[in-house]
Amino acid sequence: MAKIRVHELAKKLERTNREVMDALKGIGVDVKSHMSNVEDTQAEKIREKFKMTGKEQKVESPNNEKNLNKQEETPKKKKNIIRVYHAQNASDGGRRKQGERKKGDRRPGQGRPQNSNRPAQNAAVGKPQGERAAENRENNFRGNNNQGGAPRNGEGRPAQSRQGGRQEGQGRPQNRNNNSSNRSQDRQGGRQEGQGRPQGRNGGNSSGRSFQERPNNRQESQGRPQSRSGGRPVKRQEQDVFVAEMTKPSKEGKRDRDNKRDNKKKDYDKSSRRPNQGGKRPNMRLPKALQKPTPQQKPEEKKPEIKEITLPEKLTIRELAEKMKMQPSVIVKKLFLEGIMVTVNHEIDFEKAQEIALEYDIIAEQEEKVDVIEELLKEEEEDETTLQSRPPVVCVMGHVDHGKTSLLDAIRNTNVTDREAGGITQHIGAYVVKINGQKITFLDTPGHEAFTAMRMRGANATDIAILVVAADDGVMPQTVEAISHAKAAGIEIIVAINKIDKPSANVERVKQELSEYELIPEDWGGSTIFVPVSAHTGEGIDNLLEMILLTAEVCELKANPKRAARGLVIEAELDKGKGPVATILVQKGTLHVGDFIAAGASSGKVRAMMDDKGRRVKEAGPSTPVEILGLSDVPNAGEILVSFDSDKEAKNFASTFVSENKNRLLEDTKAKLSLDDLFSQIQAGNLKELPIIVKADVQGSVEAVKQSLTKLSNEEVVVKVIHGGVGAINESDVTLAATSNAIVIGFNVRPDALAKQLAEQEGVDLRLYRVIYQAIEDVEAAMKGMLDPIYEEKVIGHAEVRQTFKASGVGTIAGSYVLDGIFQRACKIRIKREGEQIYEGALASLKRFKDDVKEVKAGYECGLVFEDFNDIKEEDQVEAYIMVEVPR
Ligand SMILES: Nc1nc2c(ncn2[C@@H]2O[C@H](COP(=O)(O)OP(=O)(O)OP(=O)(O)O)[C@@H](O)[C@H]2O)c(=O)[nH]1
Repeated sequence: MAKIRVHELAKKLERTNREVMDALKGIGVDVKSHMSNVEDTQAEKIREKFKMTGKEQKVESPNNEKNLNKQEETPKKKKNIIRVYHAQNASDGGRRKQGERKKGDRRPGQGRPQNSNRPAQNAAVGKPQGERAAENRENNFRGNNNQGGAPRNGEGRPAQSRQGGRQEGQGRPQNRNNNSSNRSQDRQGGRQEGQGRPQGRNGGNSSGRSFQERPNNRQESQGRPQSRSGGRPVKRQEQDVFVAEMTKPSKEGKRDRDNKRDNKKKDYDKSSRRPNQGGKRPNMRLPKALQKPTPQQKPEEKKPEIKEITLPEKLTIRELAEKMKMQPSVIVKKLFLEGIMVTVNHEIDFEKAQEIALEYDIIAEQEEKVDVIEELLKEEEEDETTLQSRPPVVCVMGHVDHGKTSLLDAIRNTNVTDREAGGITQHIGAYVVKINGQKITFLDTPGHEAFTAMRMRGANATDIAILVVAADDGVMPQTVEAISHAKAAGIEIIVAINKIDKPSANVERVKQELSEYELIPEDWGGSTIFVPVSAHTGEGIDNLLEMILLTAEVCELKANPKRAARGLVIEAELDKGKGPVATILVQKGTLHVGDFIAAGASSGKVRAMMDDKGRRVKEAGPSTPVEILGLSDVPNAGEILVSFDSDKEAKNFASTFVSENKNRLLEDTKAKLSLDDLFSQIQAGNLKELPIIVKADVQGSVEAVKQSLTKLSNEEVVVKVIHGGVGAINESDVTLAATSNAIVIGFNVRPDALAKQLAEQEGVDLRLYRVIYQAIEDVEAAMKGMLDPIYEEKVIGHAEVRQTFKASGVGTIAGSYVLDGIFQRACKIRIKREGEQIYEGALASLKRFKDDVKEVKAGYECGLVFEDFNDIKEEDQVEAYIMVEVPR
C-alpha cells in the first residue's frame, strides 16, 4: 500500500505538520513525527477532513463565496485577503500588528501601512495624511472582509483616504511584476476602484494565481492583492484576521509619528527574538484557536479498516503485537480466553499469527526470504560459442560392499581399499583416469548409509552415475536410495553389475530387480546401459569405460575454460603444516595459482595446486579435481568455490557468507533456547531432545556423523546436532555443550588441553571415536538412558491376616504374619480371599507392635493398614510387590 509522509501531506494540504498530526491522532493514527509515514487510506481521510473544514469556513465567510465558487480550496480564498492587506504593508507591518495584539497599546502605529521602504514618497505627500489614508484603506478592506473591522472604519475617513491614495500616488507603488497579465489586471483594478494599484512585487511564479484571483479583489474593493511573498498566504491571512479585530485607527497623526519609531524598534526586537520565524508562528496558532469549536477537531467515527502486515515464518507474541500495533497483553488475553496459555515471548508460527491477525481485521502476509547466498551464486547463461568439450565427471554409487572401491581400484590400478580404516570408504576422493587419450573424472562416493549427504553432493557435482550392484546380492536399500539421488539430480545412470566372477552371481536377477525402478536394460528394449563387470578379474572394465565415454559424448558436456573459475569443494581439512587444504572440482573456467578465491565463509589466494596424483600444477580446467592451498579457513564440503579479480571481492563474498550463517545460527539458537518453546514441546508430547556437537578431522565425516545421528531420532527423543565442525574439540565447543546440555562427539580428533580441563569442570560428556559405528551405538545407548524407563512388577513377599483390630482414625488394622519374602513400607499389595483378589492398592502403614517400621521380614508378625480399604478379614492372603525399572 502506498504511503506518504506527514510533512508531504501537510504541504499538499497547505497545513502545518502539527495540524495534520493532530488530525491523524483524531482518527486514531499515532504518528511520531512529521517524517512518519501514513497509509494512503489514512491520508485520504485527512484530506477529506480538511476539505470539510474548508466548507465550514466557507459558511462562516459568506463574502468569500464568490472566491470559493471559482476556487474551492480554502487557502486560495485566504490569499485574496492577504494580497489586499500586504499590498501596502511590508512584512514588517505584519509583525507590528502582531505585537500590538499582545500589548494592545500600539494601535496608532499599527494603523500605518507605510513601510520604511518608501520614505521619499511619504515625505513628498506629507506623512500624517498619507498614513491615515493608507490606514483607512486598510480598514476598508477589513470591513469588506467582514472580519469585524468595518464598524471602526467610520473613523477612518475613507473618502479622504482614497483621495489621498489617488492624488498623492501613495497607493501606487511601482508594479515590479514582469508578468503582463498582472499588469493588465492591475490596470483594471486601478480603473475600477481607483484605489491604488496592486503592488506588483510578487515573483513571476505567483502571477498565475494573481491572474485568477484578481477579479475577486475587485469585487471586494480590494485593489491591492499582491503580497510580497506568495509562499505563505494562509499565515498572512491569519494575521489580517486578527488585526482586523484589534486595530483601531489612530486619530492623531502626531501621536502616530511619535509612536512609529518605538514600534519599529519593538518590531525589530521581536523579530530578533525569532529570527527564523519571521514573527509569524504565534499567528499560525490563532486560526486554530478560532476554529477550535468547529467539528473538524472531533475524531471521526472509526470505520472498520483492513490493514495489511508482513510477518516472518516464526515470531513471538510480542513481535506480533508490535506489528499489529497492539498491546501484547491483548493477544495473550485473547489466547487465554481460547484456552491457550502463552506469554509474550511465546513463539508462534506464521499460520497461527495470521489467524490471530485476521481476527483483528488485519491481513498478514508471509515475508519472502531472499537467499542471499543463492543470489550471490547466480550466474548468467554462457555464450554457446565459448563452450568447449570437457571430461565427464562420474560418481560411483551403490550398496555397502557391492564393490565400489574395488571397481575404482580396478579402473585406475591403485589400491585404495588398503588405506581405509575398517575397510569403509570415509571421504570423497576424486581421480582422473585417461582412456584412449580421453579423460574421465571419478568421484569415489562412499557406500555406507551414513554418507548419504556426501553422495547427494556427489550426484549434484557429477554427470554420470555408475550404479554398482553386486551380482550375488542384487538390489539392496542403498541401491534404491542411490537410484533416487541420481534421478533427482537428473544424471545418467550406467549400471555396473559387479562380482560376476562369483559362482552365485545372477546378472539376470539384477536386471529383473532394477527394471522395477525404471532401469530397463537395452537388450530388454530399455535405454539403460548395463555392464557386467568383475573388479577382481578386470572383466568388463574396458567396456564400462567405453560406455562412460559414449554416454558423455551423447550428453555433449561442455564448459568455457576461458573464464573465471568456479568449482565445488569436494573435501577440506586442516593440515598442521599446510593450513586449510581443499579438494576442488573445477566445473567452469580455469583455476590458476595466484587466483583470488572464496568458498563459503573462507577466502584467500591460491598458493599452490596439486592434481589427483599429487603433482604440482599451475592451472586446472573444467572437470579437473585439484587440491588447493591458500584458503583462510576450512570450507565446508559442497560449498561453491568462486574466483575473483581482487582480494577485496573475495573477502566481501566470504563475509556475506559469514553474516548469513550468523543470521541462520541466531535463528536456530533463538528457537532452541526459547524456554516457552521447550515447554510447549513438552506439553505437545513429552518431547525430549538430545543436543550433540560433532567435531571431526574432515568435513565429510562431520556430515556423515551428523546424518547417522539424526537418523537415530525416534518418537520419544529427537537427536539434534547443534554444531558441527572440523578440527580439534576446543574451549568454545565445550562451552556450547555446557550451556546447551549437549554431548560432544569427536571423530578422529581429540580435545585440546583447555577443552579437556573445561569439560571436566563443567561435567561435559566428551566422546571420541575412530569408527563411525561405535559413535552411533554409543549415542543409541545414551538415548536409552533418556527414554522413559520401563517398569515391571516384582513380588516381594506374602503374608496372612491372622487377626483384625479397629482403631479410630486409622481404620481396620490387619494383624498379619509374613509368610515369605519381605514387606516394605512403600510397597503395593494385593489381597486375596479364597483365591480371589478383593483389593489392590497401596499399603498405608506397616507396624511392628505400635511402631511404624520400614520393613518386616518373613517369620515376623506385623500390623498392616491399607489405603481406603477396611473390609479385611482373618485368613485373607496379602501379596506385596514393588515396581522395578527394567533395562531396555
Ligand atoms: N569376488 C569379488 N569380490 C569383490 C569384487 N569387487 C569387490 N569385491 C569384494 O567385496 C568387498 C567389498 O568391496 P569394496 O570395494 O570395499 O566395496 P565398497 O562398495 O567400496 O564398500 P564400502 O566402501 O564399504 O561402501 C571386498 O571384500 C572386495 O574384495 C568382485 O568383482 N568380485
